[in-house]
Parts: sequence; C-alpha cells; structure tokens
Amino acid sequence: MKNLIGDSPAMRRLRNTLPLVAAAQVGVLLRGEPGTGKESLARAIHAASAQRSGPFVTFACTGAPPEAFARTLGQLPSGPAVLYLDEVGELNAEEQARLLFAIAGQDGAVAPAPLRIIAATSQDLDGLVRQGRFRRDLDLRLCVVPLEVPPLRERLLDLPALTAQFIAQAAQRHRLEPVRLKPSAERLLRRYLWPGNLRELANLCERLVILLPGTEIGPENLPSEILRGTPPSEQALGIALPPHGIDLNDLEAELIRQALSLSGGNKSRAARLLGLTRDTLLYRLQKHLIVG
Ligand SMILES: Nc1ncnc2c1ncn2[C@@H]1O[C@H](COP(=O)(O)OP(=O)(O)OP(=O)(O)O)[C@@H](O)[C@H]1O
Repeated sequence: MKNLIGDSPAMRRLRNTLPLVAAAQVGVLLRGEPGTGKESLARAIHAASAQRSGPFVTFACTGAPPEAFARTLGQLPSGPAVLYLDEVGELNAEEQARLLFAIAGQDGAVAPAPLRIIAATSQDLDGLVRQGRFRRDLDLRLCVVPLEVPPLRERLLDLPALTAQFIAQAAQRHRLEPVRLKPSAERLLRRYLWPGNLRELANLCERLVILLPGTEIGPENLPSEILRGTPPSEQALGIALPPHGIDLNDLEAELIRQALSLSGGNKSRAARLLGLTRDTLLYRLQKHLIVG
C-alpha cells in the first residue's frame, strides 16, 4: 500500500483495513465522491490479494455502450483476475443479472475463487435498492465489506503530502522543474473545499508545473475558485452583492457543501446550519447533484 499517501486518521484506518480486506475473498464496495481515489484503493487491494498474478480489469458502468458489459465479462481470463466496476449503480437490469450470474457461477469454486469483483459508487446504493433500481441480491453480494473513501476536504491533513507527490509526478512526467508553494498559497489550498477531490488537486499541480515550471507559486497564480473559497467563518453575514453579480444557484450549492463539510457529513446538522429541514436539504442535494 506504499503509494496510498496520507497520514490522516481516515487514511490510516483505510490502510490498516486494506490488507484484511485483500486477504478475505469477499465483495468489496468502495463508496466515495468522484476523484477521491477509489480506483487507486482497488488497485492496492488487487496488489495484495490472491488475484495479484492476474489482470486488473476496469469497467466504467456510466454510459457504457450496449453489449460492452457482456463483452467484458466474456473476455475475463479463466485464471485469477480483479474486475473493477466504476459507478456500479449505473448498471441496467440486464447487466445486473449478468453480473449476478457471473458471481454465482463462482460459488462452488475452490478458494480463492479466480474472479474478484471490486465495485465503486458515488451514489447511495441502498437508496437505489429501495427505489427498485438496483437488485438487493446483487447489492448483498457486492457489498460484504463497504469501505468509505473520504473526500479531500475531510482529510486536509494529507494535503501537503499529496500536493508534493502530485507536483513531483508532474515534473517528472513532463521533464520540467517542480514548482514550490508560498505559505500564502498553501493557506488558500487548505481553505478550499475541493469538490473534485484528489483529481482536482492533481490537475492543478500538473497545470502549475506546465505553465510555471520552477516558480514560487503565490495566490496570484491560483485559479479564481480557490481564491474565492474562503471558509464560512470568514464570510460576512450581510454579504453585499458584487457589481458583476453572482450565480445564486452556484452559491446555494456552495453553501450546502460548506454546511456538509462543517457538519462532517451529518445531514441533520448541516440542515440546521442552513436553517432548513432535513427533507428540504435532501431535495436540494439532489437538485445540485451533491453526494452528501
Ligand atoms: N492515496 C493516494 N495517494 C496519492 N495519489 C492518489 C491516491 N489516491 C488517488 N490518487 C490519485 O488521485 C487521482 C484520482 O484517483 P482515482 O482515479 O483512484 O479516484 P476515483 O475515486 O476512482 O475517481 P472516479 O470515481 O472519478 O473514477 C488519480 O490521479 C490517482 O492517481
């Protein structure tokens, strides 16, 4: 698990759990927002599992063309392999039936079974089961061990190490001088909520290395959304509308994200912070496609 950076309590917990999960021949469901590192964790589980001598096959369930899933299942080797299903909640009824059949086909297999399935979702799979959009029997098979992959805003302790790694990787990949961050820039990165999680941070680091190699990065070099991302405690209550106006919809989504962050993801508490009922908050989370 050496490439899973992070010393935050959440990451330490995950790192401790991974070897146990990798050793057990059970379905693992990785739950977390997009870009939080679910696929990287799945690869780490593969590397420590009985299937490590076989391939790690990925399938993106979102918007896959018809028959693509059946083809992927049909092309899996008969020997050990891990099949990583990204956004598993997007599989349609036929694909779900095929997957269940593939899993059930292994039931009599000698341990360890050759095929291991690691599924990932940013959706509430239980909710999809309740709505009848995802089969309960499949959910039970996939999700013997659920692992929560925290959003970056809940593991800001890992930000310096992750930033250093992404800068070094980008510098090496593009054969350019790495950038350095001024403390004032580091402070802004810590105050930002990172809706795109690790992927957004990796992209920013790569962009800075490409555009400003060898430079000391200050606030003036950071994108406007990071400059704007001031913490709630520093926002005046009587905000004056700026002359160029605002996007009320974006502002609402932003405040909801901040309330969720402040409440550690607890929706009832987040609703109270916003003066809303929990139901109204749930409705607005859906409206803004926020995964709370
Ligand atoms: N613990 C980690 N340490 C360092 N880099 C990481 C770590 N986890 C993920 N990354 C990097 O962060 C980026 C996003 O990770 P990944 O693709 O695994 O996220 P994801 O949750 O699977 O995203 P999505 O759901 O959008 O597919 C990648 O560039 C990956 O290399």
